[in-house]
Amino acid sequence: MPIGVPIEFAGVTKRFGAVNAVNDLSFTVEPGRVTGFLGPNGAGKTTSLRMLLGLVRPTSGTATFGGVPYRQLPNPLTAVGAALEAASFHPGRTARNHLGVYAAAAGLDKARVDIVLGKVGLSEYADRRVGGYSLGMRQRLGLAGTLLGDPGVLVLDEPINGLDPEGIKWIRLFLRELAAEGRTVLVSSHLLSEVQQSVDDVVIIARGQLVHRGPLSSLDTEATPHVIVNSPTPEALAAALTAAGLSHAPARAGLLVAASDPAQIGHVAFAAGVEISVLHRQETGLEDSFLSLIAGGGER
Ligand SMILES: Nc1ncnc2c1ncn2[C@@H]1O[C@H](COP(=O)(O)OP(=O)(O)OP(=O)(O)O)[C@@H](O)[C@H]1O
Repeated sequence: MPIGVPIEFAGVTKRFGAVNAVNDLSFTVEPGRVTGFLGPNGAGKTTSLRMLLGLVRPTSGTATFGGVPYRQLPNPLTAVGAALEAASFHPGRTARNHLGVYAAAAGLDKARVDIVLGKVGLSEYADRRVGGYSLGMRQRLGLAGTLLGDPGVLVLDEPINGLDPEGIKWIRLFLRELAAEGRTVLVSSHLLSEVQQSVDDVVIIARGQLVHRGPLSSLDTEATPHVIVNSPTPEALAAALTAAGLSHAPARAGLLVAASDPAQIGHVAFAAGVEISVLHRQETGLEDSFLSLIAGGGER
């Protein structure tokens, strides 16, 4: 059984001319867990993963696997499985053929081909030409390729992008399984909702900088609480809130007030003689926290 090692980013910075693509990024990705590497398009995820895999040289800092840079791993294919962009396959080759070529080139046991095809659920299509595969089947084949060397670490860039609901369900379970086997699994995405059901931890970057890291549940405490309040006389309510120094904005169900305690808003309305028709705390979800985190963040 492969044992995962931690992935460590330590003060990693990458500048492309005047563009600070990644800025002093430090975090650790633990084995046995699925970690979502999240951020909006252009946040610096791909550049970070490319540095991790030795494809781009950092301006400063180090990104390592158990303390060893990718290029110094004695046997990289059996240590790290990586899929950086939608893999392109020769349409005339079968899946078995395709993986067989890779296995031979990497000096891996040919028996691994059937094992990984089975793991990704492609056994019965192994001898079909890849040209006839759906996008979901191609994604599975790409994953099969990353597993050929039975690596303890998996680095996958946007593996869920473009999958249909069935494919999404499958890959979520699959990622969980890989982590349960003790592997380190790092998965990038620009959508929290896409990976929310399969990740244990999140690392969130925006504008090249780390804005949050921790267990998925830690995002809950990041949410800014709000209260929704409404009145048959909304102008009077708005005036009372303003007079009490509470900022507010129009929302679908009334006014959205930046406050955590509905009782405080009820008191302000009561003291001003304003009748209220709606008063409740607005539950903020993980997605709200994620969006507010990536909307803030530092300058490049
Ligand atoms: N080779 C390069 N030369 C110049 N600028 C680059 C280069 N590669 C990336 N950048 C810039 O670095 C920033 C981060 O890009 P990167 O592709 O890493 O973001 P990302 O989070 O992966 O986004 P996406 O999900 O859209 O790929 C962007 O501003 C991008 O334009």
